[in-house]
Amino acid sequence: MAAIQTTGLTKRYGESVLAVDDLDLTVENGEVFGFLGPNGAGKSTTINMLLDFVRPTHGTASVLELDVQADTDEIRHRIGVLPEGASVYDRLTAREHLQWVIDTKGADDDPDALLERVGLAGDGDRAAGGYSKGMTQRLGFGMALVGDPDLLILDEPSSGLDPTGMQEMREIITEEADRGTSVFFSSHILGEVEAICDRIGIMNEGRLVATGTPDDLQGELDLGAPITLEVEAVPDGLELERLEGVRSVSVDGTTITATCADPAVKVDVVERVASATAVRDIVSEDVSLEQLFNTYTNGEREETVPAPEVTA
Ligand SMILES: Nc1ncnc2c1ncn2[C@@H]1O[C@H](COP(=O)(O)OP(=O)(O)OP(=O)(O)O)[C@@H](O)[C@H]1O
Repeated sequence: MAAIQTTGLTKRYGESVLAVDDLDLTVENGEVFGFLGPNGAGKSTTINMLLDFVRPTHGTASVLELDVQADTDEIRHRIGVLPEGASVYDRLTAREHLQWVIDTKGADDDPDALLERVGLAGDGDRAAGGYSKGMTQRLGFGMALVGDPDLLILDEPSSGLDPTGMQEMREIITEEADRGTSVFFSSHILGEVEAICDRIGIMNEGRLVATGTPDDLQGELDLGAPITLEVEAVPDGLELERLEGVRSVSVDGTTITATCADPAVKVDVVERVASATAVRDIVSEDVSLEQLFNTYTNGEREETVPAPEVTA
């Protein structure tokens, strides 16, 4: 069963803005799916169409196998939503906000437990109008968790949170996923997506340019595995590029960097260098998601590698 499915989903604003362009996306039940993209990529517009806040120009969408336009009430009852820039009623306390959602959903959550969970235990009886941005975001997140939803849709959930708040939010998302909740969240924070998502989708200029696990996407791009060695002195005749699987080598002072076709080749590089000189330091990195993201969203992809199959 799909938690979210869109077919040809398209939103135009006037003649000139194509905010979402022919989006075919499937988020499977139980998945944590990160929806990545730079500003203006179309992430919020997609979420707003899933929630029926915005009507598509073309295409269809379902949430929990229900039609987003015909079955809005049932969908809202079964999902938890943190909208972009969640707003609060200034005069109501966090507890009153939570109680309101609990009553509306006919749920039986304990407001104190929710306040504790989102880190607002000491502030639950203060009027929300005096909350900081991060506290407001925590409250919005707590409201999304009411009623043990089948699906969480979170638009930039870490917006306004400090590093501790982001970490706590990630832990809660993981706990929810472990209980079987599907999670769909947008972000432009790559580390966040890499840390907790089963799959990611990258949006750029309204189009879904790639989907897959972070590992899949890295494999598809085949950007190579870099290794950097800091040595005593660069020996003559090293000829690292002659090692099988070494794609390129650069030397800067006493720093040697080799890009390998495969991480296993790094060992050969280290052995060859260590047999010729003293190695002081080794830095071995995987291709970061950031590099991946830039490759997909800067248009380099078309020039360097074939387009990966969009699996959604
Ligand atoms: N109500 C609207 N009227 C006109 N254009 C809009 C409207 N809402 C969004 N857009 C345009 O649609 C495009 C996609 O915007 P959207 O907010 O969906 O992007 P986003 O990926 O969520 O960006 P961000 O990360 O900045 O929130 C942008 O060009 C934006 O200016």
